[in-house]
Amino acid sequence: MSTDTTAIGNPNETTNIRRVEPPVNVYVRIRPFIGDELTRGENQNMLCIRDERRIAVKLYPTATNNIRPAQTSYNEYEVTRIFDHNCTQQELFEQILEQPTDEIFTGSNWLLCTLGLTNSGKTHTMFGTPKDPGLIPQCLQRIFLHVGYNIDTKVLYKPDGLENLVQTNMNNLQDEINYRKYIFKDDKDDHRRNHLQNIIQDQQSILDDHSVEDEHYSIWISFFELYNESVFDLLVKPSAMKKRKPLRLMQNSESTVIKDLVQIPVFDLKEAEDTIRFGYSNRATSKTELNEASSRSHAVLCITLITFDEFEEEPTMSHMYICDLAGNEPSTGTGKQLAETCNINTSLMTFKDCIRVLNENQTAKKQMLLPYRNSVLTSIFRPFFIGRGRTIICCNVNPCATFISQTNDLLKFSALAQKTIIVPMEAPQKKVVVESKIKGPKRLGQGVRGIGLGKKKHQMGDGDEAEDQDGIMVDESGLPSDIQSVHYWKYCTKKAMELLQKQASNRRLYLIERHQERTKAIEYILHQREQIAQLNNEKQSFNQQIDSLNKTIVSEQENSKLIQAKSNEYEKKYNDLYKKTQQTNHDNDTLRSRLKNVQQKFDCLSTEYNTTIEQNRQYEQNQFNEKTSYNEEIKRLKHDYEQEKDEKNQKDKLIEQLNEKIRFEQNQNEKIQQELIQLKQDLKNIHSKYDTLQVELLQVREEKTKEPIIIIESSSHPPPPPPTTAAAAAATATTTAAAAATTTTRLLRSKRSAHEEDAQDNKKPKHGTPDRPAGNSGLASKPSTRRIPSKTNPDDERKPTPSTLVKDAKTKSASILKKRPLVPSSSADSPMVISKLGTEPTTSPVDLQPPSLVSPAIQSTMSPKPSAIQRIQSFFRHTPPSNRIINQLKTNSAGTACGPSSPIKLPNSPIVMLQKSTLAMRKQTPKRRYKLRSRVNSNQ
Ligand SMILES: Nc1ncnc2c1ncn2[C@@H]1O[C@H](COP(=O)(O)OP(=O)(O)OP(=O)(O)O)[C@@H](O)[C@H]1O
Repeated sequence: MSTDTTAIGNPNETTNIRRVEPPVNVYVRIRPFIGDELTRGENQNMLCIRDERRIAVKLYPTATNNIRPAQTSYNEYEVTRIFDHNCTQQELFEQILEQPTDEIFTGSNWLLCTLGLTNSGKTHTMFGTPKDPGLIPQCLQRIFLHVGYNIDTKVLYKPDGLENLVQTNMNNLQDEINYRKYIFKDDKDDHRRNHLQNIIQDQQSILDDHSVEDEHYSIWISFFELYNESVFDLLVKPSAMKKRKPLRLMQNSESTVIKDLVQIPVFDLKEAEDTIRFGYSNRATSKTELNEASSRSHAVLCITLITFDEFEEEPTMSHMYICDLAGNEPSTGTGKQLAETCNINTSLMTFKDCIRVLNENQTAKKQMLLPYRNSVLTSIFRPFFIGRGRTIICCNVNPCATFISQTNDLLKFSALAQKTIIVPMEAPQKKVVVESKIKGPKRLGQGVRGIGLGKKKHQMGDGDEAEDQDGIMVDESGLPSDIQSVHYWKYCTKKAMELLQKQASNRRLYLIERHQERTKAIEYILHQREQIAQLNNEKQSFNQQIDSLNKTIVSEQENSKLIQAKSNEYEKKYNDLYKKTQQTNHDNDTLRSRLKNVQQKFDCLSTEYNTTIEQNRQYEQNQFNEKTSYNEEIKRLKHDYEQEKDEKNQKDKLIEQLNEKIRFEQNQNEKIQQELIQLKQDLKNIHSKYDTLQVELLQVREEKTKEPIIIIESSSHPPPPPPTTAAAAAATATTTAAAAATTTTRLLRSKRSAHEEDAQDNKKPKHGTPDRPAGNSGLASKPSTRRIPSKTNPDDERKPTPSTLVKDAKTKSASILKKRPLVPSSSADSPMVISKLGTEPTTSPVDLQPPSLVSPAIQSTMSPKPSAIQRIQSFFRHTPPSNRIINQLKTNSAGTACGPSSPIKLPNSPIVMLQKSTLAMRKQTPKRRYKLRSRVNSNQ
């Protein structure tokens, strides 16, 4: 750094020379969230690390604080270095304490203290855990690393306060021997407990032979706490802890001495750690709201390093104060805890005030006195405030949002302290107090041993003081002229001393350089040691690997033999397989040729398949076209169907109309029927008249011809054919008499022919007989075998029978009906055949005049209603002889056959289609005729 200087006030209380020196080192360490802090929502990102030197604190507006802006703001602070929650203890030591630890070997004093709220990690930072040691263990480790084997095993000096050293002897080390006994009482082999004692005993035997050839170090540890503004030693006996008394502070102008503070020498790291552990167990801690083991005191560890070597006229002494301050906390407790809290806060506030005053003295050029007397803590630290040592402040930060206000205050103080420069002061001359009057070892502190005059000078001094008092003769340069005089030699000695001091100063510089080189060498050696350790580890791992590889090789050799055996087997198998392969190759060739053929076939089939596919496609296309055409056809048919449906509906309507007309015609027919009934009545009258006339005619014949008349034979003759016309019917009626005249001759002929027919009938096969049931042979139903009387027997046409007579009468009535105009003349031109009563016109064809109201168009397409036609037809049907005639015949003449015995159909009964076979059944067989003749004769 620069060496510019400025004068400032009193050097005792304030720095009187302001140099541009490095300021106080202020570090900020943020601990991670622990416990249930995250679940409590304490992580609200209130702290923002800008870079490794700057940190910002987020501040929310509060109702009570009008100074703060209404919106969220950040307060930014700058410190020496910021460590976030990821920082390890090792990194922290390297950044904070490694260099100061090295510098105590050059005579520097250092103070490291932690500041922060309670539960912010101060104790953790200082002591750490066995697995993760804090700054104190690492610092000790570093010190003992430097010391190495150059530990002062003779314990020649012991510290007396911050500045003074005391030569050791058997008497003034007794306390330390006792301390070590109870501190290391757990040591099993008593080595530590008796170590210091043995050293002292050894010293007695080698006092005269002692010589110092190199640097030697002795390390002393003291550990005390400031509890309720009192200093308590932490290295006292546990039994004395309850009634321990506070230690007194003794101050002079340069330093503060704690009276009767226990200081024990330690010879290795283990002893140092055990000593600190012992003291830590005596520390006052208790459970608070915020910390399970909260420090209720400020714990101060003082590590004193005494260095001496053959060139040093006096041994040097340096200190490392490491202070774990109690946490700043709100004054919420009661009683003892409240008192503790108040004292803690007071001492911390005084500490901060001292820093502030220092800062203000620098910045505002004031000369305020430091308020270090306000607390014991600052009284002890006073040497560091006046530049007798360097100060490091480690601010531990609790990241919880709850304490953001206190954290902000702490960081504000940290930033202020970081700007404060404490100018180092020249260390005062160290005093080495020789307490022992007994013959002791040759001490470096007695100096000038190398010159060999010290003793002599000391011995001589006492006697020559008188001569100094007497006058001294000196020359112009001040050199005593009498070389034999004591003054001359004193003068020479003084000059030699000055010369030696200069040489010692140069030597010191040389030693500092050498020390630095040695430090580097030690680091190099440590590095080499690490590398050697690594190499050893690697070597061990390699050896293990070699062993495992050897085992592997052995096993591989065994495997190799097995593999060789298997190889032979495989070779045989290979040969077999080779043969099989040859065979397989041959088979493969065959298969290839087959495959080729198959491939060709496959190609053909593929071609066919493609052709088929194409045909299918065409077929599908045709199908599609046909389907389309069918659909069109269906559409067309549907259309036609609709049309026909319409036409049918129209026709249904026409049928309705025709039905209407038919009903009209039926009415007409009913009228005609009534007329017909009337006509029948007339016909009945005619019949009665006819019957009467016939009876009369028979009587007349009887009278005229005296020979008996065989009327029975007339029944054997079929009736004459029906007159086709009305005129013929009339002629038949009028010629009845003439026909009767010829009856006799016809009867004779008929009789003969009847005999002949009987003979023929007997000869004919049975199937030709109509009287026999059809079940004989089934041939009776054949029309060709039936005998039609009108054609087969011409005699029947000439001989009138009652049935023929009735037919004739019907014929007459039909002719009358025909003659009667039933309908208007306009409809007479369109005759219509309604039905036929047989397959042959000779039976009884009936022609019916069509209804007069039927239009020609309808007649051509439609047929009349069958029921109506049947009713009409029934009027013109063959009517069997009435019962009246038969009764008349029965009553009048016996054995007169009057017509067939077929069922009588009434006019209103349904039309019965008389078949030709029915007529044939009514034909008069010779037997029937014989029976009829017999009946007539019997009647007669
Ligand atoms: N860097 C860290 N990493 C992990 N845990 C930590 C760290 N710092 C602190 N802690 C934990 O936080 C808790 C409080 O730490 P510590 O007791 O050191 O706080 P303190 O500031 O010393 O409190 P007080 O002032 O009340 O003594 C301990 O449980 C400790 O293990």
